[in-house]
Amino acid sequence: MTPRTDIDVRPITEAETPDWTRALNTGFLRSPAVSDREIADRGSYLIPARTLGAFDAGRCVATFRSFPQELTAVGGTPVPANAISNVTVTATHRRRGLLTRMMAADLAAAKERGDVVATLIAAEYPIYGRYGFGPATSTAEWTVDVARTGLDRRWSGPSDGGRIDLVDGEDVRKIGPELHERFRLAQPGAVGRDERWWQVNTGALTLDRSPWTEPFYAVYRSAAGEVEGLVSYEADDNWGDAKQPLNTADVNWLIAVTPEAERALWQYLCSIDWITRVKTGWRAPDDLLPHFLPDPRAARITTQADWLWVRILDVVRALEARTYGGSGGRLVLEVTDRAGLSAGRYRLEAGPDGASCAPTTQDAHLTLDIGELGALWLGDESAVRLVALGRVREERAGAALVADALLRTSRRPWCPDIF
Ligand SMILES: CC(=O)SCCNC(=O)CCNC(=O)[C@H](O)C(C)(C)COP(=O)(O)OP(=O)(O)OC[C@H]1O[C@@H](n2cnc3c(N)ncnc32)[C@H](O)[C@@H]1OP(=O)(O)O
Repeated sequence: MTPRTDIDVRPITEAETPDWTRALNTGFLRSPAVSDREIADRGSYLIPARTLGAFDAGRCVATFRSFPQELTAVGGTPVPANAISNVTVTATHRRRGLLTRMMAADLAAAKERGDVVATLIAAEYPIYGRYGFGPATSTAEWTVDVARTGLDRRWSGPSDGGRIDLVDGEDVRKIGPELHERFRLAQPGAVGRDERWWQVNTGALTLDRSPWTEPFYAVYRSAAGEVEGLVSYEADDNWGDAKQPLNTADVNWLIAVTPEAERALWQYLCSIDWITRVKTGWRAPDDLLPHFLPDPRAARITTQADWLWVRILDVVRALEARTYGGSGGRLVLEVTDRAGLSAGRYRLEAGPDGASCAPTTQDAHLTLDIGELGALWLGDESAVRLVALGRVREERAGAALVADALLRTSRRPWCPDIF
């Protein structure tokens, strides 16, 4: 269909927040009803200049917003990211280029501002590749059959001198942010959590659109008294015909900065009387959990999917921000980018003491699109695989193997958050 040029795409005004929110709810197939409380809440965090709407005869028919974020690169350096969320086009106006117009405006502004990457969690796989995004992390959810784990059901606490205590939401707001800062700076692919995240996820701020039920929180402290892990979980109320408890513990989130804390928290969840199943929530695809269990097959993957998508806006800074494998090496990349934001030929020199990257006229070793570079950047994808798929071209024999030795990581990147 021909793009409609009479539809205005622009940042919204404060007065347009209710109309924009109705369009957002409609696009996500939620009831369009908008309360005054919801408007007040949105007003507290929307950034007007980065909240876009499309208006047809004064009515909002598409929504899009971005906000500042930090994304941890391989090696632990956080880079400034343009996080994109709340993307909708009303069904009556789809496939006329409205998303394309909003995306173009937002990415140009992010590039201008100096953001290194743009990030998002894609509702559907086919939407964002065309804009230069690549799937950079993935996620898995396990369901653990507690009876089959082989864990000792008599277990009642860590044997390493650490301890587990139940805490409340107020405690979590005190200890959570610092623990999470330690966690996310050691976890490539993780993003920052702001104060609002902790308020919404501990019930200090409740939202009309997602009813709040207070969960359980358990904290792991090491023998030295250090907070090293935290979990939020809920339990259902399910009894079998023979009057046996068949309850499921549903993990909202679990973060840990040591494997000991991680092990102890999973074992705690599998040791709670009445709990016969533990649903892990969205974990890293190479999570340690199954192997904490004497029988790892007791943990069955029930969801597996791409998660964080990355769009590189500044190739030089993105490649210089991360560390590389082995003793380093050299790679010349010919990067295509149909939006014209990051195209060029770049020479990467990576060594144990850091990396440098600059435009070059030297012969390219690999030719790839900016989306493929986004998929490779956090170390999860393989250049050899992308060559096999015809999505990366080797200009020099063996270059994909060199790229994998440099770019791939021993642990996989992970973004535990949705935004
Ligand atoms: C980060 C987030 O917020 S994820 C949430 C994304 N939102 C949703 O999934 C809500 C429901 N869907 C929608 O609101 C809309 O369909 C959107 C936002 C996904 C797409 O908006 P549109 O204005 O229709 O996209 P637009 O017309 O700019 O499409 C550009 C191209 O992408 C393609 N495209 C867009 N959406 C999809 C899709 N869901 N699946 C496959 N292709 C798609 C179009 O066919 C078009 O291709 P073409 O240029 O070859 O013709």
